[in-house]
Amino acid sequence: MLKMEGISYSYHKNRPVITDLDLEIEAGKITAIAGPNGCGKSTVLKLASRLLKPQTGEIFIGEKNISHMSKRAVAREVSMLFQNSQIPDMTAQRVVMAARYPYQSSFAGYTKEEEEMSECAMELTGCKEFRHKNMAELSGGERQRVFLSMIYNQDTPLILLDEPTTYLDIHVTYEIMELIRNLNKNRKKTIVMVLHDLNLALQYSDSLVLMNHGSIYNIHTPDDDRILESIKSLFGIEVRNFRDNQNSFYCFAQN
Ligand SMILES: Nc1ncnc2c1ncn2[C@@H]1O[C@H](COP(=O)(O)OP(=O)(O)OP(=O)(O)O)[C@@H](O)[C@H]1O
Repeated sequence: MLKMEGISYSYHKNRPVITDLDLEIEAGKITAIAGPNGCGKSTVLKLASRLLKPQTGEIFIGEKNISHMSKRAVAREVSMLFQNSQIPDMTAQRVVMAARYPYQSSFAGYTKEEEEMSECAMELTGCKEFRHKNMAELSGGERQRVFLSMIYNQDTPLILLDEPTTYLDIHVTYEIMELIRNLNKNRKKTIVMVLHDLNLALQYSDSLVLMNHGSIYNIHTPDDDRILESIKSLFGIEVRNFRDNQNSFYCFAQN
């Protein structure tokens, strides 16, 4: 689905942030990316959404090389939820509707079908009750629902999420993670999400990509016991694991 080949990127000359990175994301799966602060996770997502252009290497979504596609065409293939998104000065409903822009011709308004899609996106993500509120008036959790509603409405096969649960309480965190799972299971979306919470990553992903210093450090399936060794060597902390009745894998830091 997403293939990144030989990618290098520097924000400043001679200070590479991503170096010769190869990454292949399987269609229909949820992939979590984790790694130390500053190792380049957000940069990888920005490159995959073509917000940034790599200095070397190629990026493909399906068979299409994104450097040969228009911005609108890319926005029909990939949507992204940013870390610390700016708060737009508009109502929640207008934010959700704006997600249809890649499909619109310049002067046409929204079609009946698009209005219905937006309604459905707001219904599914529980945004309807505050749809007429300005984004600045919403809580962090409500705002994140609106951004997810936007993602539902953009309706792209590939979805990139940069720390979708930061600043959210544990209840809202799990609600948001269930919405993400719903996008994958019921709408067949391919999802790549950056998560610092390794337990959430293990619970909700099919594959865990660990990054370090702008490269891939290791890739594990969530049931792989070798995750402990990778985490220990990558983050420099002792961890132990635990499996519950469903055989889900959790890691705990040890003092
Ligand atoms: N706009 C920018 N201009 C210059 N340097 C940047 C910019 N954005 C990121 N960087 C630098 O690039 C490196 C990688 O940043 P990035 O945000 O991709 O890391 P990250 O792994 O997502 O970090 P975190 O876990 O802290 O969110 C860091 O050293 C950061 O300071």
